[in-house]
Amino acid sequence: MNNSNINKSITKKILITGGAGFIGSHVVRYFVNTYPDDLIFNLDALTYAGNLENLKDIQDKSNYKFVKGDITDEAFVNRLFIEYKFDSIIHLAAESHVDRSIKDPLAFAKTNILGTMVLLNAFKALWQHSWEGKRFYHISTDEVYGSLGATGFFTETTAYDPNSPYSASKASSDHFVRAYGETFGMPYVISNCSNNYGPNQFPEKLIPLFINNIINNKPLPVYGDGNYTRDWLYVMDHAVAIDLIYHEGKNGETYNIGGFNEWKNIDLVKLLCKLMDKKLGRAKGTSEKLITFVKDRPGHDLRYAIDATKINKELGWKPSVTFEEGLDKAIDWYLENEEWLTHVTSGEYQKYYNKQYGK
Ligand SMILES: Cc1cn([C@H]2C[C@H](O)[C@@H](COP(=O)(O)OP(=O)(O)O[C@H]3O[C@H](C)C(=O)[C@H](O)[C@H]3O)O2)c(=O)[nH]c1=O
Repeated sequence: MNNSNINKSITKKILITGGAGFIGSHVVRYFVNTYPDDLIFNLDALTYAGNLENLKDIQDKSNYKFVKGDITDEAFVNRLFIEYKFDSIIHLAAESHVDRSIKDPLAFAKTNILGTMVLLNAFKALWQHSWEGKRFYHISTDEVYGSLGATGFFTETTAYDPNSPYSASKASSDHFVRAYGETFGMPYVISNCSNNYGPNQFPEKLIPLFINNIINNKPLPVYGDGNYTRDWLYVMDHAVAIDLIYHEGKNGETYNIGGFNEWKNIDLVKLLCKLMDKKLGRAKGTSEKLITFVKDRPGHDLRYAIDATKINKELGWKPSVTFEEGLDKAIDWYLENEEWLTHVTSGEYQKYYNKQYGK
């Protein structure tokens, strides 16, 4: 496999998939602003979780182009690749919500596995005769490693052991990316990241859902006893890590990205309640009264924790904000953008969401 890195001084056509979604939109903005000489293409199907409002501030930049389309549409993807001849791909498009994967596993297999394969095939067809300077970067999740007990960390050599249909679909797409590297010599890199939070996250995930519910005085549904642990990372820190891995990471390698920032769900929810009471000028303890313990998620992974030593040592990355700072910024963003929250939880977005998943 070609082992060269991406040369920053040569103009590239970079395809970012899923760029209208939560993490994707932060990555697109970062690349468009940081690399004005590169052409950044954002391919997104604009499902319920993708929203071009997330990118209003960069939509007119000359090095940015949005393309609406579905990565599972093979004929369309092939045409697109032939037309634009992308040098590299940063692949974020995915169905990402674990609860929905339990309701509709096939949708996750389709987008996450089949969609990844369609992209791999289109990329292979373009460059298989000369991979020099090309790269397929697959953005993945720490959930592929399964669940930890009370101690220990996921490292890059931890065996895959996915438990949910979502994580099984991401594990499978990781394997396909590796297989294309081994079989066809495609230069690739994969990163597996912990839970992200920050602006523009669809309010189906824990933090934005609970912020939205607190604003609207709605119950906060904590699954099971709330003693499940996640490692939280501010989304901009993830975007910076992706930039570093894209440019400096070694082909054929995996990098784990995490915040060394573990929180039990119940402790995180209580912290969120405390901060929200303060921000909203409500009496201490008001939001905590909204906490409601509900039926557990089936197959709920007990604990995720990332050992981010490799990316720190090899690429010099570490999170730039503490959890307190990040959470404070995130809450402020949702409070300042209540219109965004209303928009994504009502009207067309909600109709689409309800029709598909009825939550
Ligand atoms: C939505 C919700 C969640 N939870 C619990 C379930 C989890 O233990 C924790 C976080 O749940 P969330 O669905 O926000 O995220 P994860 O299931 O950990 O997965 C997330 O982080 C990884 C890395 C990805 O790769 C996923 O794409 C991303 O969705 O809160 C509740 O208790 N109540 C709720 O209403």
